[in-house]
Amino acid sequence: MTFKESKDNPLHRDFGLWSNTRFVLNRMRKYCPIVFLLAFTDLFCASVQSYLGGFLSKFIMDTITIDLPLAEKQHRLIIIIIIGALVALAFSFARIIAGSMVWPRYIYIRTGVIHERVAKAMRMNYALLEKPEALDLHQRAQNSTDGNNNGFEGMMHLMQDLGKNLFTTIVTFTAVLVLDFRLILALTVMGVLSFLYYRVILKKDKKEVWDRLAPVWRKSSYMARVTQQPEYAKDIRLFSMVPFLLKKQRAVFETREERIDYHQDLWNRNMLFGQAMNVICRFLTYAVLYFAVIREINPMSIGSFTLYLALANAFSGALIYLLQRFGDFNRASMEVDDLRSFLEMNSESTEDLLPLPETDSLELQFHDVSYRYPEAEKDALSHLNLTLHPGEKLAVVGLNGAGKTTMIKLLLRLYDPTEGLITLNGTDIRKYPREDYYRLFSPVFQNVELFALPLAENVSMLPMQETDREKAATCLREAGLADKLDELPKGLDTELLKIASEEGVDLSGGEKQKLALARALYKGAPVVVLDEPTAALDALAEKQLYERFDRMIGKKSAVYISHRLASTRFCDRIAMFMDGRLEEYGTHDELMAKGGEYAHLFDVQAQYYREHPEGEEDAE
Ligand SMILES: Nc1ncnc2c1ncn2[C@@H]1O[C@H](COP(=O)(O)OP(=O)(O)OP(=O)(O)O)[C@@H](O)[C@H]1O
Repeated sequence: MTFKESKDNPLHRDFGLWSNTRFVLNRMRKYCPIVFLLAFTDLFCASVQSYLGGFLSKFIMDTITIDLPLAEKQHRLIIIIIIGALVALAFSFARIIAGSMVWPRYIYIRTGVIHERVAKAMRMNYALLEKPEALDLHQRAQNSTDGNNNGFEGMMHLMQDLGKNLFTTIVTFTAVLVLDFRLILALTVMGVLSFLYYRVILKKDKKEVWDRLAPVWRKSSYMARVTQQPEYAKDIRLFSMVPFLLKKQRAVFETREERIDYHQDLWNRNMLFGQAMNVICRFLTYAVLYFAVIREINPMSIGSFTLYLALANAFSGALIYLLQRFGDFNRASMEVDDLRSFLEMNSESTEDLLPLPETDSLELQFHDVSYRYPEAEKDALSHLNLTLHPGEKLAVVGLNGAGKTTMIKLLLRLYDPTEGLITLNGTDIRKYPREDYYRLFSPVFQNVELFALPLAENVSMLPMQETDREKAATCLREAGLADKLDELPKGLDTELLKIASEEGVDLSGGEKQKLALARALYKGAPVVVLDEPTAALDALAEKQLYERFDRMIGKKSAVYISHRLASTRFCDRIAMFMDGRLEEYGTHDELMAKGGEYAHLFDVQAQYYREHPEGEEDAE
């Protein structure tokens, strides 16, 4: 399949109408195949209904004008009306049943696609989360799956609508053709003109309104988060940020309003054009019928006149509607392009990937690795050569912004190097499936996020049925949360946060970090990565934790980032980073003997702790 790149977002791809139609049909078959039968029933009944009235009027008119005794006429009329009413009722009934069943099923199908989108969002390459184009694409994909009448679900409704109108158009076309082919030609030209204008408006609307609104939606959902989430609430109050944030929000809304006004303006123009075309079509129809009857070119009964009038109107209406719905279908397809671009964004090939080595003896090596953040002017990490030997404890130290976290993210494969490569037992880590590679690590990050789930699930990160409760409790105790666990009445079943449950419990900063350590212990992966796991712990808790953790991880490899150099002394090797470069590397004693930056930093901190024996702050 070939893809054209859209000019405004390099990650956007055009898949084309036919490919998107197949995509939607495929999902319909996958998630709810019965929908085809229901949609066809609805389509067939609706289309028959649309010209049933015309035939009924013809029979009634013919009966009224026919030369028959009054009683016979009345008798015939009653029969026609009863049969007509019964047929209309039967079709309406079938349509209501099928229609009411088809709607919710379209929503179920869309829900299936939303699951796909959410799964993609959670699996997408981490580095993309920092790219505005990727976030915009995600927003557009979200828009494409969030409404009943647009994007993915819109295409399903429109397929049904198109089928219905195609049927009506063909039937009425044949009938009007018998009357006068020039009328068909004129009505078709009018219909096509309306459609072409409609298409121009649709394209403008998509590009200049909805695509431009994607970043605005993103900003407004960010503003909603900032103004509603408790973690921002303290700063907002204590820094008196309300007027400032309201102003920001106003600015976001203003852009939205301005685009919505433009959208309205476009559709007003289209409506005017459509109305003008409609008037012309009606005029032409009456003119043709008038000449046919008056000039006796095509002598006909009043009944046939009524029928032709109804059919000609039904034809021009159905044709214009058909073409416009086709335009809508095109537009919905463009929105499905957004969805599919997101679903297929940066999909990694799973071909030629290798299974992970079946050993716990893992050697990870950086070979001349550099990393530069997108749009940054210099490397955050530059030409790094470093080895983490099996079972080794490596401390990574350095001042703020030295590149420590960047190095960890590269090691964890959250980012891929801009230059150089990282190997696992000699093989490029990109040769392993990403999700398998992630299983090698038990990470603890600086910022710990709690999930609105029971405590046990917050430790195992698995559903309760798959959680080893005893192991979860042991890990919590080992991580220093024994007292907390004992004081919670529901113990491991305690819901965290107040989002899912009113009884939900929040944890202090230090407790969160301990919980993160419990998670790492539970996962028990062969490499432990601690990115400043103790920043929120008091000095005593930190000392105990390191001792315990060191004992518990046993022969596993570990990388510790810490600003408190005393706590990294127990590591086998220390890597000191400065300004994105590995400046010093060796054991604690070697680096102290060298008398370089590390020794200097260590002395400064040691002096601080001597002067502030109770101190719990870093010397930096
Ligand atoms: N997502 C990002 N986008 C752009 N630049 C970034 C990003 N994250 C970090 N940087 C920059 O990269 C450099 C290294 O940052 P990094 O977070 O690796 O430092 P660090 O040593 O872990 O710092 P700290 O001790 O403060 O946590 C810094 O100059 C930082 O500003």
